[in-house]
Amino acid sequence: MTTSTAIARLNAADPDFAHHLDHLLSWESVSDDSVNQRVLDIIKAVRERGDAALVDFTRQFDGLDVKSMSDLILPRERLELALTRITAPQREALEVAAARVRSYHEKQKQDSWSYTEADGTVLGQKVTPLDRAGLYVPGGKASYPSSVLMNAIPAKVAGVTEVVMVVPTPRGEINELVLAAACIAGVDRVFTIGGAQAVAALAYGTESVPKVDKVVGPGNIYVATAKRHVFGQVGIDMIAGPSEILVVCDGQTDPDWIAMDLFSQAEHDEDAQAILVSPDAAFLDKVAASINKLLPTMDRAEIIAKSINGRGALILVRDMEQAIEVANRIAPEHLELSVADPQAWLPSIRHAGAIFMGRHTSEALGDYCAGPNHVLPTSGTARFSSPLGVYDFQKRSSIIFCSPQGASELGKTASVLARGESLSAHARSAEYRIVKGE
Ligand SMILES: NC(=O)c1ccc[n+]([C@@H]2O[C@H](COP(=O)([O-])OP(=O)(O)OC[C@H]3O[C@@H](n4cnc5c(N)ncnc54)[C@H](O)[C@@H]3O)[C@@H](O)[C@H]2O)c1
Ligand SMILES: N[C@H](CO)Cc1c[nH]c[nH+]1
Ligand SMILES: [Zn+2]
Repeated sequence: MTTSTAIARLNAADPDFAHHLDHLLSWESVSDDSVNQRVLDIIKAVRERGDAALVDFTRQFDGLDVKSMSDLILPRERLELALTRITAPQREALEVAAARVRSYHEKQKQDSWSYTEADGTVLGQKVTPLDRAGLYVPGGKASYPSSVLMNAIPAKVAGVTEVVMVVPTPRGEINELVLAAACIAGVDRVFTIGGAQAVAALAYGTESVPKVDKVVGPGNIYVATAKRHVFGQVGIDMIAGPSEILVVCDGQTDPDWIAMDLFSQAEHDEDAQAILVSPDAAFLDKVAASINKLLPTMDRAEIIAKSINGRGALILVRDMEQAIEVANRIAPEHLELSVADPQAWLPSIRHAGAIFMGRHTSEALGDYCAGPNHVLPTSGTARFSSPLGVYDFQKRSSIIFCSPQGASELGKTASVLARGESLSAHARSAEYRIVKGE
């Protein structure tokens, strides 16, 4: 068992720094060709063999002795039973978290809108919830009741008609908190399947699993790779793969706090990434010492050690300006600004899934109950993706309702442009509506 650390040390003044940083961040080191090929094979099998493939993969990857698909379906009554099996403090914590997540997400709901032009033409946008959403809740190395809330509550706030959840139950171990969270969040159907096979089932449908319109939620490298491959067949929210944390610290926070913040994401997965950037070399040494002191006390020391040794780093920068440059280059899932005046640096941050401001705001609070979503873009995709939100479960249709006068006026412009494109059917269609003599 490896539980000692040899975390990489990088210096931004090193001429090869950019190269070293690229290597550290590279997704390829996590998602190699063999993962890709395995995921493609799994998707193909689920498309061809439906439920039978799901049963086989669940036996193979989750170590479950299942005979048929009916063993992998949980009725709503089972979710209600779970609510009675958890402790009162657990139920209260789930309800507090759910209420906070709901009130934050209610602010994100978009409504239809329109405006009327002088000639009576109405233009607008109709906002519609998805008919059916598929939520991936991870469950391989840990159970995530919090991810149930983070996935399902925005879907429900958006008004999605049917919310289908998939969650693996390795070795048949069902987590009552996960099911209780599904009950509280109003999930409609639950299948105990996971990995690439669950994503494929939601995307293509099987005899038992309904095909959904969009697959959302985080997962390991197999899940993230499968989501990339099914995009287009269904919508996806983003690539939310192995967890990441980037802490920018001015050197004045307790080094034990920072070490534990790094561990908090490293403990998710060997592939998770935890990085500290600071202009204070002595502080980096103190955090390295805290890492070595605290690691043996951790329940998940082995996973943390692999993550920290394989993908972690302590980065020395010239000053805080350079620290922020590095943060923008990394575009992390979670960015902790563990500094005296985080507000002063916020305007310079351009790319991060979520920004945790100040020494007291540990990332863990955002994972559970602050209110914002914890399903966030990873592996640099915060450059173009956003946190999971109500908007992921809503889509928009444009509305154009021309008055006769509006159609006549617009027809003239459309005719000129259509003829410029040599599309005469377009031109004549518009021209029919031009009022004669105008
Ligand atoms: N970005 C976010 O918002 C967020 C939130 C929570 C968790 N996470 C991340 O989600 C991930 C959860 O990973 P996990 O493994 O615990 O659960 P998971 O549910 O994502 O993956 C478990 C499944 O992976 C599949 N699998 C495992 N080994 C396989 C193999 N060798 N070949 C094919 N398939 C295989 C199995 O089907 C198994 O059911 C972690 O990386 C964690 O950091 C991210
Ligand atoms: N940090 C994860 C997102 O990367 C979310 C989570 C759930 N539970 C604990 N943490
Ligand atoms: Zn976490």
